[in-house]
Amino acid sequence: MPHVPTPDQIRRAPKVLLHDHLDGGLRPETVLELAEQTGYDQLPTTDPAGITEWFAAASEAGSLEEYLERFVHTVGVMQTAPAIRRVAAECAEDLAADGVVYAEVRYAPELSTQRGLGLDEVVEAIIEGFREGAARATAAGHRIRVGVLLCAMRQEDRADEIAELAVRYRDSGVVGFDIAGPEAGFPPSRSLKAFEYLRRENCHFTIHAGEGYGLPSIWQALQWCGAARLGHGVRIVDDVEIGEDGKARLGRLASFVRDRRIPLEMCPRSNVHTGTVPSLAEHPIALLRRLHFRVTVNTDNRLMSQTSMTREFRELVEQFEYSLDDMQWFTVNAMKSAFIPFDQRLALINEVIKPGYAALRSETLFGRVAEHMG
Ligand SMILES: O=c1[nH]cnc2c1ncn2[C@@H]1O[C@H](CO)[C@@H](O)[C@H]1O
Ligand SMILES: [Zn+2]
Repeated sequence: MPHVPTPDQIRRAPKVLLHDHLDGGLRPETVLELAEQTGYDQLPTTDPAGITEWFAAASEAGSLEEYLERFVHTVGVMQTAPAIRRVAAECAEDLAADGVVYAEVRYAPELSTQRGLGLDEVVEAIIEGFREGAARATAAGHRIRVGVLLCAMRQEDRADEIAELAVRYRDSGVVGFDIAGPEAGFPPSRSLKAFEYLRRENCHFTIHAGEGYGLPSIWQALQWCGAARLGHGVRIVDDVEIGEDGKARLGRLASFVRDRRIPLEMCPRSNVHTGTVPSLAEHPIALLRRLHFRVTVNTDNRLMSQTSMTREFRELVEQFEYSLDDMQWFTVNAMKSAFIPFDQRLALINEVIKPGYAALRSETLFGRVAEHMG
């Protein structure tokens, strides 16, 4: 019998997070305190419950564009180096407490230049914050490693500059590049020059594609731009047909994605909130997992989507009856797909992830024995 993990086991299980936005994961009380400290007076409310609710209303957005409107105030309080450092440190602490052992957290540095910070200063504050947060997490008994992904905003024209920034900081904590923001009307090929530059520089990148727009965006991300992973990539199911015999037939693009083991950074709750999928029960993750695509589970925006890695997995376990073995499969998929060097990924899989799941399975084993004896 496959073991259905308990909520507590899900929290303690080692987890790997590849898709999480720094400005999508602030603690609500931190938003309030930073607004006060930095003199940001645009918040819709200064009431702790009210502010949590305001961000959580993103769940009713129904479109990616409306969902993204909720970022104005997190970005609003991330305009000084100490504020960014604090947000990054708390992010590392929160992820570690949630059982995340490796995370790649992304942010668009150009968003934090409203009050005169330079791009380099923003990146340095993020890296410094993650270092502080990881150290505090270690002291609290949770080990985590955090890498940075630098995003360029698709609706702006700074991709070349941000790509250069990613290359410049690649030996100091930046592990890759991405483009984020509205997808419809801003195809990946718009930033083609930046991606060609990154390829020449042997630099890793992922691309948000197949969320706010369909197959043409995924196709461009992979075949024009050369993305190593897809942010979401959910709409690849548009290229999968289920026949009357119940068998799946993959189109050429879906086949390519599966054959090449392209990692899909799926964020189930966020996908429901942006209207990309109608409900968690109908999320393509179940089909894609069954068809052995390289699926990973992620949070996207912990504040706006009121989530955590534990919550995402808890809901998937409830919805699709996933076992500890399934959880381990998703987690190993994610670790294999990370942008850090191969030997380090392998070490995390063999020394941290597999032993972690084995320990949880053995708990169950002994628990069962105890039940029998009692
Ligand atoms: O799901 C998403 N799709 C596309 N862009 C996103 C998503 N979530 C957040 N951002 C965008 O990424 C920026 C940098 O972190 C955020 O400010 C937000 O505008
Ligand atoms: Zn995202």
